Amino acid sequence: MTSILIVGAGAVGALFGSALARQGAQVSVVCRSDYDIVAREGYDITSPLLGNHRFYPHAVFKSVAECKTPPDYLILTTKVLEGVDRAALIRPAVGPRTVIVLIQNGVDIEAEIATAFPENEILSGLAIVGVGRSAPGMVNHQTMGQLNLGRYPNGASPAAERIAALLNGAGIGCKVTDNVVGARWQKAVWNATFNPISITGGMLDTAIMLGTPESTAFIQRAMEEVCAVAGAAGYPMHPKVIEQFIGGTKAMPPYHTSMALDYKYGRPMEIEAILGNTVRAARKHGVDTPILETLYAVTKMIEARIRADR
Ligand SMILES: NC(=O)C1=CN([C@@H]2O[C@H](COP(=O)(O)OP(=O)(O)OC[C@H]3O[C@@H](n4cnc5c(N)ncnc54)[C@H](OP(=O)(O)O)[C@@H]3O)[C@@H](O)[C@H]2O)C=CC1
Ligand SMILES: CC(C)(CO)C(=O)C(=O)O
Repeated sequence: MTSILIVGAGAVGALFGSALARQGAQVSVVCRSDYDIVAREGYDITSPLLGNHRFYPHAVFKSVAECKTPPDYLILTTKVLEGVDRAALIRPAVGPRTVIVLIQNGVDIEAEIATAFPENEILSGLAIVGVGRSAPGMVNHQTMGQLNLGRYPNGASPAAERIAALLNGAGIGCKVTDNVVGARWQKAVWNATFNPISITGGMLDTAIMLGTPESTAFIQRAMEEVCAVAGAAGYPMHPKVIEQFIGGTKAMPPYHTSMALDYKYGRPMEIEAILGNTVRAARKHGVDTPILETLYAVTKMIEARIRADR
């Protein structure tokens, strides 16, 4: 039986973990603030894809060190935050054959893990899903529900195919790519624009952000900058990617980005992983990104104000 340890089993981790468990994988979780309730009662999940159900992990750990047998797959689904050493967090449970799977937003977030675990296969995953925690142990899946997965830095991966088969079997569409870094840049075209913009005016949903021709043109120009950076980094974007993202987002019901939800609840935000890394890549490759630089400066000010208010 495939053993899976999910580290940071919040919204994304519990949802995907539950899907994997349904397909027969032995799924254990490491929780922090939700530990007591999850250990006692499992997760209460509402989902249009998986149905409303309880997910009882095989084991619930308070820390990674409590997991004494290295799993086949270690899936990391914490937020990617400044000052958090993700390699140190997962190290106690990584065995020589453990495949490390990152299901996290941002660009250039894999190198640190690949350097720390040179012998382990690293899979990088991009969740396209709208899911949140409505209370401790309660996971509310609202919309979408897909995963793009691939071997980092590139190439084919039977280990990715096995995870994809399990998720597809459970109804979560999972595509395996041999160019996951390119896929990450493509997702950044959406995340590095909508996510920071969604917190600049309080909390803005997608309908408001695309509500006027001016705001739509602004988002388009910001997306063009991300595409220019991706191209300079060696990952040219499809010419229609912006049109497709804007059209697809307009067609969706109004949506709050994961950063907007973190903002709302006063939680740390993934500004560095999503936007800071994009801006740093632009600087490295000599790409002028005035809109992204402005968004970066403004979101850092917002973050500083939230910290000061805490
Ligand atoms: N939610 C969504 O719809 C989407 C999310 N993503 C990405 O997926 C990733 C996960 O997001 P999401 O599931 O929403 O985040 P959540 O905040 O719901 O879950 C993260 C979990 O990690 C836990 N955690 C953090 N640090 C530690 C630690 N040191 N030890 C143990 N547990 C820890 C948190 O615990 P605690 O509660 O104590 O902080 C929390 O349970 C992010 O990169 C996000 O951007 C991508 C697409 C959509
Ligand atoms: C693209 C989207 C909306 C869902 O996957 C997301 O990544 C986010 O909210 O941060």
